[in-house]
Amino acid sequence: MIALASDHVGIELKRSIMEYLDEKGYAYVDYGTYDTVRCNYPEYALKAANAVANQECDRGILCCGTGVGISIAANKVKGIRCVVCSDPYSALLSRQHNDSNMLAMGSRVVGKDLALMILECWLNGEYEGGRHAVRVREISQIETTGEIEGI
Ligand SMILES: O=C[C@H](O)[C@H](O)[C@H](O)COP(=O)(O)O
Repeated sequence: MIALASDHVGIELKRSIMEYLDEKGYAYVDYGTYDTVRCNYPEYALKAANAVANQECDRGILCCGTGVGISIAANKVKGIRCVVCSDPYSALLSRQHNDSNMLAMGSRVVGKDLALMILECWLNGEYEGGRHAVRVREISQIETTGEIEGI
C-alpha cells in the first residue's frame, strides 16, 4: 500500500501519479489535500508519513510546489527517509543506497513525464543493504539518540 499526499500546488501531479499507479496495479491511500484550496503541506505530509511510519503503508509519495517543504515535514516523523527528487538517478540511488521510504516531487519543478520516470525508478529500485545498512543504521541512531554509537 502506498500513502499519497499533496498540497494545493501538488494536487494535479498527485492525480497524474494516481492514474499511473492505477495503470500499474498499485494500491494507494490518498491522505489529501482533495482540492485546490490553498492549504498547509505539513498537515498532509504528517498524515502520509505517519501511515508509513506505523506500517499501515509500505511507502509514500508526496507532492507540493517544489517537493521541498513537504519532504522536510515528512522527515520530522521518526522512521521516515523522504527524498525530494527531480531526476531519476537520485530516485533510484535513494532506494538502492538510502532505503528511502518516501518520495517527494515538485509540480513547479518537474513536468508530468519526468515525474513518472522518476517515480518508476523509485518504485523499482531495491535497497542493497550491505555497506549501506551501516549508514542507514547510523541515520536511525541520530534520529533516536542524537548520536552515533561509538563515535
Ligand atoms: O515547499 C513548499 C511548497 O513548494 C508549497 O507548495 C508552496 O510553498 C506553496 O506556495 P503558495 O502558498 O504560494 O501556493
